[in-house]
Amino acid sequence: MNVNLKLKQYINGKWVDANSEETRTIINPFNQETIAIVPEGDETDTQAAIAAAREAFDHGEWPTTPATERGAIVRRIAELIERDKEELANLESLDTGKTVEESRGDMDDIAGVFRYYAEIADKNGGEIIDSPVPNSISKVVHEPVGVCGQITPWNYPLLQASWKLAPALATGNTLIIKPSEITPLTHIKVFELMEEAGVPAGVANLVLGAGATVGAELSSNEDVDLISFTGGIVTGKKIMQAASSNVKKLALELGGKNPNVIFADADFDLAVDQALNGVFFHAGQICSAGTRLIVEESIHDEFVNALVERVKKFKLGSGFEDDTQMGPLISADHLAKVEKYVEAGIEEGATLAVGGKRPGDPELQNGFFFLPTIFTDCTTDMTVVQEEGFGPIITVEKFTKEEEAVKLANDSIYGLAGGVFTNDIAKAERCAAKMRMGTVWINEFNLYFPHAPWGGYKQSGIGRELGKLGIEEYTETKHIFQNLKPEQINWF
Ligand SMILES: NC(=O)c1ccc[n+]([C@@H]2O[C@H](COP(=O)([O-])OP(=O)(O)OC[C@H]3O[C@@H](n4cnc5c(N)ncnc54)[C@H](O)[C@@H]3O)[C@@H](O)[C@H]2O)c1
Ligand SMILES: C[N+](C)(C)CC=O
Repeated sequence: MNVNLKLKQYINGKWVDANSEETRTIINPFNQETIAIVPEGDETDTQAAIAAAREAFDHGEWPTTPATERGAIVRRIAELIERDKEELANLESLDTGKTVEESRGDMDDIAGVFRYYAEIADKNGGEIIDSPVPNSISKVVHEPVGVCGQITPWNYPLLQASWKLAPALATGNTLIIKPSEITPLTHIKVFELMEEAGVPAGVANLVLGAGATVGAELSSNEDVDLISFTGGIVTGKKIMQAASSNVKKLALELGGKNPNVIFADADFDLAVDQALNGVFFHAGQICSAGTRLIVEESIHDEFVNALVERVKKFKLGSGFEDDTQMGPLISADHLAKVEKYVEAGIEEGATLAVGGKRPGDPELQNGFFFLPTIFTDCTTDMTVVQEEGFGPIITVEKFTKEEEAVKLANDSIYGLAGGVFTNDIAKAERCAAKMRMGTVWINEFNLYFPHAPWGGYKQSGIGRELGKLGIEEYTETKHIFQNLKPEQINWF
């Protein structure tokens, strides 16, 4: 497939190479072939983009453009994404290795996010509140935060970007976004579409490059008012420190090691199916993957056997083949990390029920493939139970009592998402109430949509994306009090 893109950065309304003229080669994780060569920006490109966004915010018209007009541009972006859905989906699959079917689903979700924020852009006008002072008006208004730095990961490149771009634009902010250096293609394409939709020069800027240069500059630069980051916990902590330079507003969407509790009274086939879906999409490279199965002892063996039988039949391959169910991991480095993680599980005494290595299939040897893997006999003290593996790996623990299941589910530094499968609705609600996570699914796993807030408890993050809360991240709240009958106080 030809990549027919500008392959440049977008700064102050212009498509530009890196100041250093350095480039980076982007490869296809399925076969390691070169798919694109893009500019490798650095701190100087980032500073130019920040200056453009600062000028557009401080002296441009975007922040005071009527919200209905901003909403219309955001809606137009959604329409253009729908028009170019197939091209976008192909680019995403080429860059990440995920199946085109998954990427098409992502593009539908992304258009939906732009539409959602287009619709609520003009419904955040503020309110008049009761004042304790006679003859006064007390009003609360919402204003854009300012210049926003946005940093995204490689696993859902454009989807995670849409959760940041759409609310930031709808509320009148200006921005600089930095995709993961290994998956920039759909970010470039969406900037072509944003230009076509009429986003003014300087309002939205795209800088390509590494975390240690572009990302670090965005996080520490004092002309940036807000930093919104999606990625790993280690990077999140660095960004939090860097953002203290000027006490930036901070939104962090970090990792998860997400429990999925299966009670014996659950619909067995549904729970098996959803447990697999909850983990193995995009080869398990999902922040909210339900990689930590917690299964009631009385059905444990039957449940594990059913999972193993299904897993053995998975078809691994190119995301562009219709019958492929699981593509490769993102990179050689990530594959090596996943292998080490599995080695740690074996060393710590978990039992390998299936997988645990690279596939032998000769056709997959040029890609970063890893077999779907299930560990049983797992305990909470194991690395594979506590740490995020970000690969196609399930760990299984057993429980006998409801309280024990909840205790296990909460035994984690993370708190992103979790699930409960049972036909006893009262029990499901009791568990959901006690589970310390930003999302709890009942008889469902890994479902997200624009109206529902997304984010983590504990070390899974700070703040929320999506829903009405997603727009609040991008607004400052101001109280304006007017005394209609002012009087002297005569105290001094
Ligand atoms: N909570 C969520 O909604 C969510 C969604 C998707 C992914 N994630 C998490 O993302 C992680 C996987 O993504 P990843 O490997 O790309 O994460 P990562 O933390 O390695 O990188 C994420 C982004 O941060 C940049 N970065 C790296 N070092 C930086 C620094 N010092 N300063 C500023 N930016 C820097 C990277 O270049 C990239 O753009 C997983 O932990 C996953 O759980 C979370
Ligand atoms: C938030 N989500 C599930 C779309 C992607 C997580 O990696």
